[in-house]
Amino acid sequence: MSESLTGKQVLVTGADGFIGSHLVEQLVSSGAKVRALVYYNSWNQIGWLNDVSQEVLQSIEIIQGDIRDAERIAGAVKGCEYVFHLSSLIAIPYSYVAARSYVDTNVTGALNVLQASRNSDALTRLVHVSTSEVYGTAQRVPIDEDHPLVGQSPYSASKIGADKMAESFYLSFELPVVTARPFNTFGPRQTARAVIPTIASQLQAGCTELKLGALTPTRDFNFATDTAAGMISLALCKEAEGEVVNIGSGEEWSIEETAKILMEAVGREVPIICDEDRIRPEKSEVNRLLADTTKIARLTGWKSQVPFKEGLAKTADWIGRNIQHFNAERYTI
Ligand SMILES: Cc1cn([C@H]2C[C@H](O)[C@@H](COP(=O)(O)OP(=O)(O)O[C@H]3O[C@H](CO)[C@@H](O)[C@H](O)[C@H]3O)O2)c(=O)[nH]c1=O
Repeated sequence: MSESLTGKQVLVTGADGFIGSHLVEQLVSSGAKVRALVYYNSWNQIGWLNDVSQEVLQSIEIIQGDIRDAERIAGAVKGCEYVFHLSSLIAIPYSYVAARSYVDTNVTGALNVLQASRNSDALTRLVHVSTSEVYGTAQRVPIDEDHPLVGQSPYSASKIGADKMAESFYLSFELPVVTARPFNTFGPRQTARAVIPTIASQLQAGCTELKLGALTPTRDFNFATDTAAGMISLALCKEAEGEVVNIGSGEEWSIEETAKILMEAVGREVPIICDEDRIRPEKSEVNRLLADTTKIARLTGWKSQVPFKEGLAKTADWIGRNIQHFNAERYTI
């Protein structure tokens, strides 16, 4: 009989974040008993969990803690059969000015989860969440899991470190860990710092010109509910233990094309002007990302369901209805 999450005790770290909140919703509807680890400093204490339904919110156990706090993490992992580790510092520009905090949160944080999982008798499987950013600019496309890893930013380097730590716990201790490597996830609840909310929030706020950094880089954009479903499919897959597995749409769109589609979705066409503050150092900018998703399809049968244009329209609509979270939140680093 295939595995299921019904009645299973599950921990999600980073549950108050963008992808974490979507994952929590799906885990609750699959019948799992969800423990949500939230960072104590986020919006109204529980971050984007404020946006899930009351029914979901009432059914989960919320605990606060810092991923850098080994003792707290050991307590959170205790008794959990499945652990999803999402908690990370994720902004690339901020990693240029605060590299050490990325090591503390992303490498030490992952180590705390791995160590606690190793010490747990209850664990069936740990999903350690990586990022496509670790590949750097594509040296060949589509990018499969054997593509070289290049740390083009301290953020990327910290995630490579965390992924290697996860690999070592599998090789050294046979910890049942799978590394999920999502490409660029987008959708409701994504922070204003990322490119799609940056574009959509300006358009929805009535801008007369759209300020953007680079226009030519391409990304493999995957809708948040699809990314969350991909992570769950890996959690339920014994054959994925010890593996790194991409989660992406297998489609490639430039930033300029993305802006044009969003203009259509919002019904406003405005000129694009260059925002110098958002241009990254040349060698740090990842110019091309496109996922090879053969492995996840083979292992779990998962594939992306939400077409890009449909996902963009849903995201623009959600940002329009939640514009209060975006106006004040303009990042310049
Ligand atoms: C915010 C912003 C971004 N950009 C460009 C820079 C990049 O070429 C591209 C995408 O930028 P971002 O949305 O920040 O995404 P990216 O650099 O790919 O990194 C994201 O995607 C990664 C997954 O690959 C995650 O691990 C990172 O945490 C996340 O930040 O858009 C602009 O041109 N203007 C902007 O205002």
